[in-house]
Amino acid sequence: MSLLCRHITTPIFYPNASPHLGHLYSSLLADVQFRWNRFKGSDTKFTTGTDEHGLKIQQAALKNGFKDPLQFVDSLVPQFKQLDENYAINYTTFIRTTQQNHIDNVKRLWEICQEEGYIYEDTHQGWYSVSDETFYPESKVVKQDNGKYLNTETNNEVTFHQEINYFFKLSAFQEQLIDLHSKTGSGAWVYPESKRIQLLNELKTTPLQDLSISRPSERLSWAIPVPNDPKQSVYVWFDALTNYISALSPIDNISTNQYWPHTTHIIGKDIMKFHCWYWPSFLMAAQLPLPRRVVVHDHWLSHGVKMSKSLGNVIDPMTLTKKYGRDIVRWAILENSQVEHDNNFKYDDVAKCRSMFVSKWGNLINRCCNAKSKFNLGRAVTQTCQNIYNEVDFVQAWEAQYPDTETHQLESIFVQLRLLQDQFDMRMDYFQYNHILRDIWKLIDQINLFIQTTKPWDRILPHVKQDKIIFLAMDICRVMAIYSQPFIPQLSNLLLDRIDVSPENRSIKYAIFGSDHSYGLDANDASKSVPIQREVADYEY
Ligand SMILES: Nc1ncnc2c1ncn2[C@@H]1O[C@H](COP(=O)(O)OP(=O)(O)OP(=O)(O)O)[C@@H](O)[C@H]1O
Repeated sequence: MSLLCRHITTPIFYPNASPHLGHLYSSLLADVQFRWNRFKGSDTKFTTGTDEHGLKIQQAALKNGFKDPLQFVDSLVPQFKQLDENYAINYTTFIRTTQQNHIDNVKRLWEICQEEGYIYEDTHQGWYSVSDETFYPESKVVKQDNGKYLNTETNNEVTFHQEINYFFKLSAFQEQLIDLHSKTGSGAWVYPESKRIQLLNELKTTPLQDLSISRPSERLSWAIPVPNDPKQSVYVWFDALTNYISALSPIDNISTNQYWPHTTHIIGKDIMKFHCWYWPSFLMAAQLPLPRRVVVHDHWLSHGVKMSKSLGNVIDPMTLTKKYGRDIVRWAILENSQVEHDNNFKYDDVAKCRSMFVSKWGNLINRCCNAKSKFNLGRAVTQTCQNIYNEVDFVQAWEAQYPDTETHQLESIFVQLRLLQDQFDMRMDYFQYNHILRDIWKLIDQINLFIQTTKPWDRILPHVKQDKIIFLAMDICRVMAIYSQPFIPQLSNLLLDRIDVSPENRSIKYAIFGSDHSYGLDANDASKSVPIQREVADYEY
């Protein structure tokens, strides 16, 4: 059963340095999902933003010469917005955790959890990592030869701290979290399945500890003050996670918000426990409804290590788009990655992607719509569409007129098309974008092969047969370009412009073979621009 994603979110990013390929990846996964849902006609919102409080920001601001952390984040937030703009990340809400409506929501969520009896004050001591902004148990700490202590999971330095904190009774939610993560199939709360099992197994074997959710304000000044206790500041995750609600509504109205129950959070695996244990527990404590699901993706690596701002081992997406063009990078990243595996970035993949668009797809259109050739698509369409309303009619007509010639090839093209169409929605729902993009290439390859075999340019062929071949090639291109819109919003439309498809006929109901009888009349116009060239053109970023 298909899930309807009505609210898609990315993590809110930490503006302590410029964004990199990893941030773009979360945003791209979300953007495609958002565009696809809108394309299907569902009323969908898409939230992204920046997580602007915390010790790391406070320290980075000082290091960069800013007395006021807000000025520091103000100077970095535009880079995140620029990245979104350059990659056509079409969010509907950009939330900053320094916004007043969000601050009000965090305080309100705190108050409700406190009223419900899930927040208490106690002494806290343990191994604290400034970089991860979290305490770790003794078992996850090792001493180095240089006398420093490191966390075994993140390799970040930890130091021993003792202080008064507010605690959240996370331990009270162990059973409810086990129930939540025991749901399988279309009701599963976490995707992919491997992550759900990992979270569930850990919950079944390790008792949850209560969670420290405040820090003394003298140490953490750049944060939201705890309601009625300004000596304490709200822990960054309690603050950050609440953004997902602030983007939609005040806390007190979220139970009746129509988007919230259909929210899909897209996150990297580094923040899985915060989203899959802490977040549902905060919401359950406040008796608020949960989002629909969390989709966890693995990491982009650099020489085997997670690409990260702190390490600086990053690929700069701004440089990539200048060199290859926005939509090519979007497609290449999504074709060459899988959410459930770590991914290695290769420049060659992007270069190859551009060259495939030029030589396979662009060239196919150019061959069929060349003004000098006899391949007059307009004629092909107008003549053949009179009696071709669907693929069955097309194949039957072909078999009747040209028995035993290329029928097998033709049938396998339609089998591939049907497979792609039948699986499209499910693959989208499960973020298997790479399968979709590879299936599109398979079809384009099959069409190119069909053209090579049938040689519609051969003068001895009857016009009607030539027209049918051209029509088939262009109609598959049309349908593929319509399906490609969520992935390559600009290039897909250039491809459709090239074959003269009316802007009104690019919706999902036209993603069917033979469904558009009106396009192509001007496709042979010599002045029409080539959809994609070897070098990046001016219209691209
Ligand atoms: N290497 C990566 N691969 C995939 N996604 C990433 C990667 N790095 C960051 N992200 C995305 O950004 C989120 C974390 O954002 P954050 O700003 O903390 O990035 P970071 O580079 O890891 O920063 P820092 O080094 O400061 O911890 C992840 O959950 C994920 O959505």
